[in-house]
Amino acid sequence: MACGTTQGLLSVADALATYRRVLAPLSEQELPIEAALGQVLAETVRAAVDLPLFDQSAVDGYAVRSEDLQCASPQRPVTLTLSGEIPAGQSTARAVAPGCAMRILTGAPVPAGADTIVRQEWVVREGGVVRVERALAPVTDLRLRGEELRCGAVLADPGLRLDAGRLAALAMAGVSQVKVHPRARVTVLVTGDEVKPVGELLAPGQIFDANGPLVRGWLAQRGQPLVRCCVVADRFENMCEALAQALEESDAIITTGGVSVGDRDHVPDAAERLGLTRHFWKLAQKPGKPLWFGTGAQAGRSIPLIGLPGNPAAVLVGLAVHVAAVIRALEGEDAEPEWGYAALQEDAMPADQRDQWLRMQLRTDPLSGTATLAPLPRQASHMLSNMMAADVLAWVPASEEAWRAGSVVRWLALR
Ligand SMILES: Nc1nc2c(c(=O)[nH]1)N[C@H]1C(S)=C(S)[C@@H](COP(=O)(O)OP(=O)(O)OC[C@H]3O[C@@H](n4cnc5c(N)ncnc54)[C@H](O)[C@@H]3O)O[C@H]1N2
Ligand code: MOO
Repeated sequence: MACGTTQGLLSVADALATYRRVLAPLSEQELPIEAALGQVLAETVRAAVDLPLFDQSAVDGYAVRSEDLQCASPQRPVTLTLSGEIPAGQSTARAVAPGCAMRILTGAPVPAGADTIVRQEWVVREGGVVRVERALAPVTDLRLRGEELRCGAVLADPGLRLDAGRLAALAMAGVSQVKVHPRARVTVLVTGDEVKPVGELLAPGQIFDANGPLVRGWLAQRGQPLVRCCVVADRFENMCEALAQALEESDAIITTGGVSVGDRDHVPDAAERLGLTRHFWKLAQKPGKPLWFGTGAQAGRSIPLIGLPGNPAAVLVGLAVHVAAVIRALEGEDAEPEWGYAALQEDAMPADQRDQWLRMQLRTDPLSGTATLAPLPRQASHMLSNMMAADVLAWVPASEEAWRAGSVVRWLALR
């Protein structure tokens, strides 16, 4: 991982550390578990019950006393008298007496007296009796109370994002409410007088807006609440006005374009005018060098502004690497980026001292399981057409040992 500065530019690793250092999680709230889907736990969660809740049958069969079957064999089957039936969801106060069996279905509580279950495939039933031709150890096909979890056992730690499987695990353990950090509500400000929505007629010099669909789509794919997404004219006053409103309404602000050194690049100056604290501007990465990051104080909260460079590939990197990290910090998620690792198939020499983010194809050899990264053409910052073929965004550090073919580098999934 690159560290420190390259020609006055901050490293990607230091940018990621900055987000963790300066951002605090949004205040927690208590919610019913299903309303907490996609949110991050703000507390340690413990099982509210034993799991399983009671001794229960793992199969459809018969609840019996194993001692009754000690001598059972195909030559000397044991005949037991049927003395009841227990479907799942019901229980019986009656016990299984010696020489008796009770019909039991999967998940039903094991009646007193019985210590094992004989599955129905191993039994011949004739009217009111069952014939068993094999001996069974105690606790065969039986799920014991508390064998998975004891009431009070730690189920999850703070910082865990809840998905469907985790919600189900909470529900099974009797947990109905959890404290979570809310999702961050994001405002997106797209700059660029030259951009027009696709489908409209273009005047000479104009282009179709790619960053609007890119940022809105990326946020929507993650289920991120969007406060608003607006196009802001390339005028200082307009940017100040839009930022002031965004600071009042949002937990995080993303801008695209207008962060470089051009006459109409107003984001850094507008942020300064509104009193935001700048944490860095310009990173040793390509694409996305002039990325601007700062925070504004608003009613006791600290609102991050991530100023992404306007080139669409720089916006892609900004979202996948930087905005994702900012959102993780705001939402209290205790997780690293979801890095994968694979070897470069070809040299990926950088043009300068900046680390590169390259859109690549990930190929896995089905026999060896070895993953390699195959390069794609059209990698420049203003190009996105190779997204049709790209699987991952590979982080290729600028050092020679890292960009040579065969080097193992990190990647983030693009889909
Ligand atoms: N003299 C210098 N010029 C530039 C430098 C530099 O160091 N010195 N850095 C270059 C790098 S690297 C980048 S990245 C860009 C970033 O500039 P901005 O963030 O100010 O972005 P813009 O100038 O507004 O736009 C850049 C580029 O992207 C196109 N664009 C903008 N918005 C959209 C959109 N919504 N959809 C599609 N395309 C968009 C815009 O037309 C420009 O072509 O600065 C370099 N310049
Ligand atoms: O930092 Mo820029 O995105 O290389 O053109």
